[in-house]
Amino acid sequence: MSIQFFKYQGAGNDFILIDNRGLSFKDTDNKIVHKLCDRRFGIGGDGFMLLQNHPDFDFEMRYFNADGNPGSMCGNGGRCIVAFAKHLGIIDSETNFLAVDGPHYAKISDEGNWVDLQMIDIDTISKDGEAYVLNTGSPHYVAQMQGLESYDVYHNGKEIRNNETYRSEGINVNFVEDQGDHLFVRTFERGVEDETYACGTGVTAVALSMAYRKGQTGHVETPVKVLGGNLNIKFDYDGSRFTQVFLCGPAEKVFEGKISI
Ligand SMILES: N[C@H](CCC[C@H](N)C(=O)O)C(=O)O
Repeated sequence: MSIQFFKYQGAGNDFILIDNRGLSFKDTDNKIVHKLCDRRFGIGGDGFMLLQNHPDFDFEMRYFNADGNPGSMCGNGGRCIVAFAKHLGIIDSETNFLAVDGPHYAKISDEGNWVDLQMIDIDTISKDGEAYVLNTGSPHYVAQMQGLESYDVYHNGKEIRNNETYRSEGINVNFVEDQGDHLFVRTFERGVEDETYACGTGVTAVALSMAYRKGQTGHVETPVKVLGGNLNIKFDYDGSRFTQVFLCGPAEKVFEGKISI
């Protein structure tokens, strides 16, 4: 069987997208997803998404990590699927869609390549030593450091992700360096089991953790630089709860094609 696919990227976090409104793609075989995401034997991608119809929403986002297993929420994937929905003519400038962590509101630029995606509200941040641990739709570990440019994110991230605390469920490991007018973030992603060029729920977790650490309340905007570009996180913080959390950034179609599965 041959399927039509679309390849998108958001700040270098790249995804395979399938219009599955006709339910032609049966996702029971995770090996197929894993192979499609392989950069040598498939199309290549950090994740794989099915856009499906839903009776109460514009569409439903079903996300899989590159290892073929269903993932938790993917922020950059969410922004890319909104751009895809606009490309397909399902939405115009705003949308309400359903993802694994619940409903999401998003707005998209007229050109269709810049998406502001609302993330879930957060009221729980815990600590693991000096690091912050929180769930922004996906679980994240946030460690502050200096010298991130030359840091070994792969080996250190992998070690934390596989330590006794996190081994079974896994966690996404973010390293952050404050560079003055912006934060610089690098992430080791669970499910990809490698460093990616950007992680949307990750930079969101980082921005919230830094505000929590500083007790920075009110409306906060945090520009973040990642390996694949720039993202902006906006939210309101009243000292106990983060609301109106928006992950803002680029989402672009790279190519499309057909592949036999
Ligand atoms: N790249 C994603 C995170 C994918 C989530 C996945 N790695 C997991 O923990 O299941 C993002 O932009 O938020």
